[in-house]
Amino acid sequence: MLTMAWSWIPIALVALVVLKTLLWKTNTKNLPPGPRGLPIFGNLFVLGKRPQRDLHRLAQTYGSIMYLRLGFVPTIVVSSPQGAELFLKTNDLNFASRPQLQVVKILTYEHKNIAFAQYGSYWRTMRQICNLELLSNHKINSFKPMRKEELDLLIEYIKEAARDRVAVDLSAKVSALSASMTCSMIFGKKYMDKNLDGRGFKAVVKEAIKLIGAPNFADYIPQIASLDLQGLTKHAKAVLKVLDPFFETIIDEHIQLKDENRNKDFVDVLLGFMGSQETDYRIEREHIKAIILDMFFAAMISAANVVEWTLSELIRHPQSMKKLQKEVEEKVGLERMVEESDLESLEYLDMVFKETLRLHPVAPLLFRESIEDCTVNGFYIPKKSRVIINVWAIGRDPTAWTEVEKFFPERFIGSGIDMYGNDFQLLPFGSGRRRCPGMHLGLIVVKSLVAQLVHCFDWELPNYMLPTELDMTEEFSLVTPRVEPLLAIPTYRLHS
Ligand code: HEM
Repeated sequence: MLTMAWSWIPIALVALVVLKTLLWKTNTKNLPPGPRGLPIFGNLFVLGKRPQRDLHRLAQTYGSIMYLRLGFVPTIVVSSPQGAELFLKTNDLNFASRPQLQVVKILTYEHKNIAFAQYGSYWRTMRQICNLELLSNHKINSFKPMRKEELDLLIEYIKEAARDRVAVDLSAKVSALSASMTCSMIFGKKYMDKNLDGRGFKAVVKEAIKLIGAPNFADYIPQIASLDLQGLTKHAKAVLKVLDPFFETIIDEHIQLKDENRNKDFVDVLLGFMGSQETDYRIEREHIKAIILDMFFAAMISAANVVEWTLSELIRHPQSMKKLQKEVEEKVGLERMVEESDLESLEYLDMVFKETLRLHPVAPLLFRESIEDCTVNGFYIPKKSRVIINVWAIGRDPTAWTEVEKFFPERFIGSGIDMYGNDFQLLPFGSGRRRCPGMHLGLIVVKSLVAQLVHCFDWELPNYMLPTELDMTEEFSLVTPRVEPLLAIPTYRLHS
């Protein structure tokens, strides 16, 4: 049976080439410049292990608005601040949708989440609910005692490691803290790694994110999607089999406790919408699971990623570390720990984050999809084109930055550049309608964590490794974590 299916592939592919080549000719007018592609596959093979770097290299030849054909999908790659502004601000509405990917479809119960939902009333309503019930200033403040409790636990753990002079796996510890805070915020209580199939949150979420980021032939040549040649669909179904029972348990527990006299958490609020009917959708259990998954993934992965890279850069650059410690010492002293209310006065800390996110954006590539045919900068952009904003390349654009590879937080002194999507040379949270809604929460978490870790401890690398020897290789998936975990030996530096 399987052999028969395979024998049809060459015939089907030849037919497709002929058909698509004919159709293609009508659409090639005035497209942005780009490399010639192979029949059927187009430019799919230009994407290697680190697509942000491959696309950056190609843009040096073809320009900052470049056209690629990935399989049969017209794709526009944007690699400059000016280009990003045209797509994310001037024409934001037309590029406010997301491409629908096979693996995402499985993991998100057919795109019922926010991050990959198509632009429309479902996306708008769900985003509003999350903004109001999880991400508003009022809600963020209400989680403050929980964040402090979690941070105190981490500091106590590291103090013990400092007493014993042992290295701490900062990558693992920061991920665990992030998972713990995220569970408490979203599900109303902590869950342990064993609740997720024994493998734990970090491993499962990392696996899912890697699957989403992997270039999938099925997304570019939909005619062969059902063959699942790379096995990604099968793999995604296996990951969902681990996540789904976890979300089911959480929903069941909330339903059972519904009538009890307790504060409502985010899941309770979502359950309150179950059964509500709109013109084009009705909120069911799967919608709730997809939203929980979205918030859980976004909050857990991004915060851990930012902290990991910030600490890595600070450890690699002892002068910046000393300068930051001095700033915190001047504002807070050595008698107490940093409070969230101190964060606003820490200007150098802000610059350290901007510089880390310029070099290591959590999402190196932003994905959008055009809703209608349109013209941008004189180029014809067909409807349903995939748009990739190469944030990683923009952070290295020599027309926007000097000494692009250098970690130099001082470059932001007096620059007025913000990181909230208003300045297109720095887009760590994206921009426009699909900009990150968790930005303020994310920044509070990462800033207080880093401020605390550098204020309470000095850090040195294990095995007499020099700061310059720290391996900074990044892995590519939807986000870009470090390949090697960050290990460092702490020395406690506060007086109390
Ligand atoms: C420092 C931490 C964070 C960083 C760097 C970050 C970064 C990003 C980026 C780059 C995007 C894509 C924006 C675009 O396409 O223009 C995004 C989207 C999103 N983020 Fe975050 N994020 C962070 C924290 C959070 C948190 C804490 C949450 C929620 C609890 C969250 C929820 C979301 C959601 C739901 C989207 C999809 C928005 C949409 O498509 O409408 N993020 N984030």
